Amino acid sequence: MSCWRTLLHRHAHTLTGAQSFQLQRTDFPLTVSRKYFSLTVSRKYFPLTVSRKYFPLTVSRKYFPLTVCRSYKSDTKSTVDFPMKHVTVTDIKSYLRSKEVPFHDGYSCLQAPSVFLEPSAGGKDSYSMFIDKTTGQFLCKDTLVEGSWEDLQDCLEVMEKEGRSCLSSHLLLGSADSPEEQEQRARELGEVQRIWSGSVPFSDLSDDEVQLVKTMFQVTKITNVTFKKFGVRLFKPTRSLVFPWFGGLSSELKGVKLLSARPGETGGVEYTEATVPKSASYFNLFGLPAAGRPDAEVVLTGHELDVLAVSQSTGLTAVALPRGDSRLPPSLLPYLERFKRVTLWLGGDVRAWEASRVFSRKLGPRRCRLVRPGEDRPRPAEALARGQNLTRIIQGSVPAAHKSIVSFGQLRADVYGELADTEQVAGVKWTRFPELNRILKGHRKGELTVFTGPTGSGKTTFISEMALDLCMQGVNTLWGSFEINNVRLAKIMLTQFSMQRLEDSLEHYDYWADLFEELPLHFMTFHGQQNIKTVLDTMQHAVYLYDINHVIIDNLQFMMGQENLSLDKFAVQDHIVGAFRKFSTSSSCHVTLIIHPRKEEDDRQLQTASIFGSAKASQEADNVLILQEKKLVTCPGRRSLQVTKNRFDGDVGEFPLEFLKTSLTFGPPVKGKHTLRKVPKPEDEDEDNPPAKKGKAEKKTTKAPKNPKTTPRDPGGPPRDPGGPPRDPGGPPRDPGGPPRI
Ligand SMILES: Nc1ncnc2c1ncn2[C@@H]1O[C@H](COP(=O)(O)OP(=O)(O)OP(=O)(O)O)[C@@H](O)[C@H]1O
Repeated sequence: MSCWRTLLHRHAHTLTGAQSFQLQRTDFPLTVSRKYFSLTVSRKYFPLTVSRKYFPLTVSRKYFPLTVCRSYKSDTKSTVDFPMKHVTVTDIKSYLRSKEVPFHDGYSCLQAPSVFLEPSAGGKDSYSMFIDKTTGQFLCKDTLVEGSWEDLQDCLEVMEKEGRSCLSSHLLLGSADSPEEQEQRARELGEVQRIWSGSVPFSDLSDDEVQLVKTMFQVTKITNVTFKKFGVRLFKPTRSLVFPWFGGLSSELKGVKLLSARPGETGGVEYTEATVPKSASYFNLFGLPAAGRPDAEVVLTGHELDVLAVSQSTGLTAVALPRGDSRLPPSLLPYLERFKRVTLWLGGDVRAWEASRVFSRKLGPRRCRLVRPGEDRPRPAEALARGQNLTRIIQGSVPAAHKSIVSFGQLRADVYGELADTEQVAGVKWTRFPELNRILKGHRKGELTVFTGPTGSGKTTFISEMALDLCMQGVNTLWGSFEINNVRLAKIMLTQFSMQRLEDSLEHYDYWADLFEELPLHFMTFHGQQNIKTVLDTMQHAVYLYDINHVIIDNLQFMMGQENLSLDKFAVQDHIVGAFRKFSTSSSCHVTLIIHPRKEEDDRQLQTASIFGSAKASQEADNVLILQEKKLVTCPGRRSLQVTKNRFDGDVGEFPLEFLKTSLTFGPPVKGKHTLRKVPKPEDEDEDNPPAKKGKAEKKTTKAPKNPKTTPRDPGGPPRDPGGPPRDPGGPPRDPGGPPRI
């Protein structure tokens, strides 16, 4: 915003009075595209192209009140920037009322008549414009025009001012894509066509081939009729199943998902999938075209094969989320609005269960039911393979809506789930830091981790790798880096991801950047001092849009300057820590908060009490991590990571870290014995923390850590040998072992 204002003001100074007057009256053509504003102010004095990111519409409307000529893109994924102004459903409703726009209150959207259709289209079904209740983002299902809440407000104002009953989507300006983006899109569409036309419908395969494919994918109970009903094909060159994405106004082929299978390490089958276009632009609700219009009930699954299983064995409408249990993009909500009942059966594990609880909040919990995972309730395709009754499992689903008061009877199954699957309840395991798994057991949603260490000791660098590790396993991550800018941070992360000095092998840059781009990673665009409310609003927004599971704040001191200066510093910090605590619990999102230590004497080790501020930070935190810098004469600058608080199971401990400068990564020391020291609970520990397990706490262990399992979601980033030598920085790119190459 400030960027645009500065720009405008700077140029306003150079304009004559008359020109400034024109600026005020907005008598100049303004072309607004999704990415750029091209602005030409009278007599070619002032041609400008401004990135829309820095020029939010809320500001533009101030300067150009009513003559905005706006372009929207039809039928494309919307890229929503973080809100400059928080909008609530009450704001949206009262605005619509003020413009006399009728609307229905739906589950997650408001439904109103489309501003892009003549009202004579009439009837109840003409309420084809869906306005997201949380963001105000709109979609007209008849024209597939979509845009932000500010876009819609501008449309309504133009209509009111010019007395129009609707706006024509044909008047919209051309696509805002750059030539490179258009080229990329054309390439992708060509690729989609090539795969689709090169793949074979099941009816054209021989019986032997069908049997072989079904055995390979372990879907022997799914009939050829079901495969045909959903248009599934086989792409022989990669032995992949092809699931089509039909969409758009004429239900054209928009993309494909390819699924490959190979035998898993522990029996069963491991799937890898790839989409064209890339997953960031792949928004297929597979199974939706097969749904009959009057259907009032849908089963929401995490996989295309689950759709086949549910549909075949229950006859119910089933759809699959494009990214399984990791995301429910809000842009898909309008397509689910018509279902009065949604049963979420996203998988058979704790992760799927947690996701279904989070997604049900977006879908409107009152209409949602959840299939609780368990031994006898695996994911649908597996249940079918085992010969289970899927209808009965769906009937046994539990309501998603919360009750304020519950009895143990209602909690009983939840408690059993926690006891039965301790590994998953303990959270996502690090692949690069097995020692951390031993102490913390994993990374869990809804927790608050406080991280500290001496100035310049490598806090940002370490947390960057720790978060990257999780992100590579599908943990949707949001970075709030107030100290170093996002380009520098991304450079550190990319170096850690590729595990080599990319400066020395720039020819591999695109290879690694392409893989890195696939990670579910987002950055807040703040830099320098920030207001805590703005930061929290942004985090909340990101949780809704991108299903963020992990937020990293580097660091808390950057929020202190903006707060009430009449209060003392400790009180301000306590308030901020409390706000992050509340956020992490209520949003089921892990927050890692970097806090500088107090000034300590140089040769003293830090401890929990060294965290700047009062004891509130360590009391509120579930985990306290300290990056220790041992200033010993024998090994100067040696780092170690100490866990001084672990609310999950009380284990605390410390392990050494060796810094590899070429890859900016941390690992166990290459030489010497690598020991994990479990230390007794520090004296300054708070009472909330259960005591460290006795006996265990004193034990020293040199046992090699178990190789942590990677999940199928692992995008195939370079697995790292924790004890191995650093990679040859000049070597060729490693095969990431990701999705099948087509
Ligand atoms: N263990 C280490 N040994 C030597 N250099 C390191 C180590 N860890 C990080 N560095 C380097 O030190 C510099 C500072 O690291 P970083 O910014 O991560 O520290 P920080 O603790 O976050 O700093 P600050 O206290 O200013 O926030 C970087 O150039 C980084 O590459």
